[in-house]
Amino acid sequence: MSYDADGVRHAIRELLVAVGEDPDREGLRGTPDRIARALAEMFSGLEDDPARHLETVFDADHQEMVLVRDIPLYSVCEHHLLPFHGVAHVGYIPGEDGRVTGLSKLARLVEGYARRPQVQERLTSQIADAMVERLGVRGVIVVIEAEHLCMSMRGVHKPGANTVTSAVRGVMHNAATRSEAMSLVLGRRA
Ligand SMILES: Nc1nc2c(ncn2[C@@H]2O[C@H](COP(=O)(O)OP(=O)(O)OP(=O)(O)O)[C@@H](O)[C@H]2O)c(=O)[nH]1
Ligand SMILES: [Zn+2]
Repeated sequence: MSYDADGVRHAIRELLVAVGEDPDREGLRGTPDRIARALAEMFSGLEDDPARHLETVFDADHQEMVLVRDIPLYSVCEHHLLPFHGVAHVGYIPGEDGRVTGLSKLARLVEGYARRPQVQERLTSQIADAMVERLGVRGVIVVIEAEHLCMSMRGVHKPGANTVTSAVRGVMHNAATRSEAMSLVLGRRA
């Protein structure tokens, strides 16, 4: 299925009516169109294969850890269509050929999977699986720390509650390797 901007505009207009608003009042007149444009961006990952970014590789002859931490993350929870936001940390041990990908590609990978209706657990695993399947890494750890607005501004009302998820693959299961990765992730808080 592809993105249907007309369908979104129509649905938002209906939504405004259904919540008791007047979609023709001045402040709301452009809202269906603005939301259609905003959602096209926020859900652009649905029509994308984010792992394609990992096709950019370099022969760095590096067989030890590469970790990018504090990648800013904005996604949308699929249960309430409210944002969750925080940071992602992606650390990996390259394959035996020593090839690495561009550092920005890790952030693009995170962003691509984040731009879909998501749950944090699936987002975390999709990033880790792409690193194994498309980059052929020997091991990877992905840690995401995020605040879900559905838990802050409504419902249970717990602003500041931080959800931490991790996905570990391959040699990153090794206790020493994983602890090196975690100390790099936590380093900034020391
Ligand atoms: N595991 C997981 N749960 C999530 C995520 N985002 C939102 N949720 C939860 O999805 C659940 C949906 O629960 P429901 O009982 O169906 O919905 P609800 O009545 O709106 O629940 P409350 O949020 O507790 O008011 C809530 O517990 C949310 O906190 C996520 O990324 N992962
Ligand atoms: Zn939610």
